[in-house]
Amino acid sequence: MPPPRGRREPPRYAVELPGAQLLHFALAPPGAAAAAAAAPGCFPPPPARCYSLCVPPARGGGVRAARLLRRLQQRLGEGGWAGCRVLPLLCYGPRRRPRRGFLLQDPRGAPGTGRRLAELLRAQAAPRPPLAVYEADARGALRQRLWALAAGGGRRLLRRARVVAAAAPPLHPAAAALRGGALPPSAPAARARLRQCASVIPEASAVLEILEKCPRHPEKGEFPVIVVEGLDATGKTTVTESVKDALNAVLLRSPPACISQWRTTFDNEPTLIRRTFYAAGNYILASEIAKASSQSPVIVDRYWHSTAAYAIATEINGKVEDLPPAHHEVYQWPKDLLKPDLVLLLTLSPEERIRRLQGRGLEKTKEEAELEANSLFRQKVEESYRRMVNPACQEVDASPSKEEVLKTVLKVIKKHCAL
Ligand SMILES: Nc1ncnc2c1ncn2[C@@H]1O[C@H](COP(=O)(O)OP(=O)(O)OP(=O)(O)O)[C@@H](O)[C@H]1O
Ligand SMILES: Nc1ccn([C@H]2C[C@H](O)[C@@H](COP(=O)(O)O)O2)c(=O)n1
Repeated sequence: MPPPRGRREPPRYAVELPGAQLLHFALAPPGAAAAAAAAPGCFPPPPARCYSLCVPPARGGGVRAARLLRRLQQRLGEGGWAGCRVLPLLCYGPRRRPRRGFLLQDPRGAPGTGRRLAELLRAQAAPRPPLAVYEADARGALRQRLWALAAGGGRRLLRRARVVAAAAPPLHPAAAALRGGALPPSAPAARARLRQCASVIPEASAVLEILEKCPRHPEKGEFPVIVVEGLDATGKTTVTESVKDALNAVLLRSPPACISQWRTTFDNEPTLIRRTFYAAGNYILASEIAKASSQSPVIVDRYWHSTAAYAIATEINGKVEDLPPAHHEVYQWPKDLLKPDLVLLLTLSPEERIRRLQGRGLEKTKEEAELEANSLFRQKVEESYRRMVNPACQEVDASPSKEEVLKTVLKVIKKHCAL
């Protein structure tokens, strides 16, 4: 039965354990049968103690929330929290926008841990997220107490509820918030978020200025536009440069050269802000594609499919099975972005990809390092690419020699595009 009008169902939570296993728990509604209470396995028994924090997106978007959460996580990673474990947490519910946060497990149940967490929170500018503290009662049932922390040192109890295990929802709870959240769906959304960032990241104003100068609805010229996608080191640079020579095409890259000097700045920001940069880059690139495709074929090294696939794989913690199902709206091309004629997806075995990465010996971005370390993440990126539609990716096996791969790529292009 849905909760009475005006009253929201108590929140649910998904905590990510090592090995990408998701554990769901919920707060029992007041008066619910005690038999339903069974704490999930992410709460070790006393003396261990757990705390959690979820950062609500403030009015006007998630820029502040994303930066606050990252600041807190950095402080927890700085040491001095001996033996404590921080696990990613998502708070969700049917009428709630998912909130990101973390669950902190203190195996020793040291009394100072909660105090230090509270101090850390009080040091943040208002509005501060409340702190949840988990404790077993005399009968062994687990309870959550939610505290609002005042800057001066006081605290106020907001809620006290029993913690019960919950079943996994049919769709990963973060999937609902991908559109309009981690995946800016449109140029107006990217512009709005860049505006929100401008006061804290001066480079956002510079990107916005360039984006504002681009035509709102750039149209493709008569020549074909071919995009090459794939994980890093699958051969996109090699293929796009050879195709450029073979077809006398213009080669463009995403993010485009006019904003790439600010890439490192945005790569060091929380994912929500980083994705805004790449999304804005795609819209800027679209106007370059429009212009170039009126003169000659255009070959593009990464475009929207990259932004979407990496964002989906980052936001959906868990395994490949936790990705939104095929045909979900997150795999659809944005309505307001210039569409290419053909998208090729270069694929390689993980072993050969690592060999090529090592052979190249370049400095890795954080995400590339994660790709290498985290095969689950790589699988989620590649599977997201495969689920993209309208246009879908045409997969090309990139394991043969450079010459063979180029031959195959040119064959696919000739089959799909009028040259
Ligand atoms: N078919 C191939 N056989 C063997 N080596 C290859 C082949 N294609 C590319 N390489 C080599 O693999 C490495 C990675 O290729 P490349 O730089 O083209 O990949 P990329 O997809 O553009 O990577 P990134 O996305 O990280 O820029 C390079 O050293 C390149 O010379
Ligand atoms: N259109 C784009 C282009 C790139 N990205 C992101 C995805 C990865 O984090 C990284 C890979 O780029 P590369 O190292 O191959 O230049 O950049 C994106 O999200 N959207």
